[in-house]
Amino acid sequence: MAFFKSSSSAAAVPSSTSSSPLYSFPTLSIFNVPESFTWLYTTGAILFALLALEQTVYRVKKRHLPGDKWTIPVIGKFADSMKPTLEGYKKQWDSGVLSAISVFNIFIVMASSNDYARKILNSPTYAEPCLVHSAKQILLPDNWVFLTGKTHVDYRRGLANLFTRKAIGIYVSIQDTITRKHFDRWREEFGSAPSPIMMTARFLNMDTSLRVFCGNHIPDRATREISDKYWAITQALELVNFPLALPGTKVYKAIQARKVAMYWLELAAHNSKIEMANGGEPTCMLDEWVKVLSDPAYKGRREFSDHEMAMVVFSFLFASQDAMSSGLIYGFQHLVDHPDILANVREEQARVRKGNYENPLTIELMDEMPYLQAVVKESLRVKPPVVMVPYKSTKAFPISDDYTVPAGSMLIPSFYNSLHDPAVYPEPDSFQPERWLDPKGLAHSNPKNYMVWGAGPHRCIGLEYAMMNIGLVLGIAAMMFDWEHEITPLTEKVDVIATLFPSDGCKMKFTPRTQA
Ligand code: HEM
Repeated sequence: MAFFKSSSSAAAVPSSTSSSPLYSFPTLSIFNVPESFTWLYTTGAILFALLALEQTVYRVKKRHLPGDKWTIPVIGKFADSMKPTLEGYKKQWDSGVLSAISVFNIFIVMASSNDYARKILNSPTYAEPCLVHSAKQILLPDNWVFLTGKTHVDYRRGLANLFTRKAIGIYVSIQDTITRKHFDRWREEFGSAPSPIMMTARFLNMDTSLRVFCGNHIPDRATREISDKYWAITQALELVNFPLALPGTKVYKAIQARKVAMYWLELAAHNSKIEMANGGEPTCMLDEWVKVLSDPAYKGRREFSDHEMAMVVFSFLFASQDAMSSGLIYGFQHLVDHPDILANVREEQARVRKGNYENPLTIELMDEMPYLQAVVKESLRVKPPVVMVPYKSTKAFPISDDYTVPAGSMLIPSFYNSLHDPAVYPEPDSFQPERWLDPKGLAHSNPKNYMVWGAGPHRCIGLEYAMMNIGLVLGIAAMMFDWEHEITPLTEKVDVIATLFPSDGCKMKFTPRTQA
């Protein structure tokens, strides 16, 4: 606008100067206009040059990859990244095994095939996780999840002690107690008419996770407070956020929520250390960790401040809360929409639990439920909670014979196409737990396709715990309630809120079962 105004002013230059033939060139006439107009011309010219440079850089980086020929100035595909849809992502993934976009001048390469996704995850010398753009602000930059190379491997080895079979055995009994406590409430909440289970299931997950991680080292009001505030963190998990965490922005609200969570988690670490020092038996993950650190046979680092322990626990919450909630909600939805499969689950529960449905589930009982395990595995395949993980290239990455990802790009391996490959999972969109029951079947013969947990050095550390928890909740609910699902026009539509959720929140009714 200002540029055009300046041009018309240039036409009104004094006659004494406009008579010179030189000044008939509009580009030179700017030297005759007042200083403020000169400034406008110069600014306009610089802006124009920057915008042209932006487009050139994008085109040079993108080369022949599928993707828009031009990027929207400055913001790129920011609007799309704020309201992502599964259809939108599928379109992008199907546009090519590698494809390009740009958001806020961050050049992004999407990889949709199994080979390329695995190559990125398994090339730590070229690419490392960068999580979503806001992750460092939310998790704190010195969180262990940002470590790379050997430092990451060593740190992670220490944390593996928290997911041994013995430790998971302790967690199962906590999961069982918390799940039943919540289901007593569900009787009232979901007893009369179907209502969305989404937020209630999220709270169940949060309560379970916090009790597994922190036991009774935090009060009940802490789990409620963290759970309420945590939604702000979920909402800030866009691929690329508004760059500044100004008050009112999603990232700002997420940072405030993290502060609340960290306060309670540090308190839990502190209390756990005191209890273990007084000879207490481990009843949660933090206790287990403190106990491992004090074991004379333990070889790793022993000193962890309350703050560092809290950051680790917070990283587990961050990695699990949305994914577990998504996995659980789709577990309910898949089962309730397939009554024959739900009947098979009940038959297995009846056989293994021998009518003792009030007795707590144990890891040994869970081992005897291959059908339930197949249900969980298949549900996570059909609707993978995590459809992609953002990485960044640390140097120029020759990913294929004819394309090198420029250094500093965001690289996003997607798991959806691997998990929906019809050559490995015939009728890939249909929910068929049976495909996991044949050890020689296609699904088992192609483990590389099952990318629900990622792959390589950053593969999910909590996967056994997660599988166990989803199975346990579904198994208990199957015997405790009759389930009904109100199908709505949005039931099959998928919202991408960090992970996948049914757009109607999955409206269900749970009626206590009179007979198993
Ligand atoms: C259904 C539930 C879950 C799903 C679908 C899931 C999926 C994933 C995926 C895809 C990754 C990235 C892997 C990669 O970059 O290759 C990941 C990483 C991770 N997950 Fe999970 N996860 C789940 C639950 C959990 C739970 C319950 C915990 C902890 C208790 C957890 C802790 C982590 C951590 C700490 C990482 C980062 C590991 C590292 O960088 O070394 N996750 N998860």
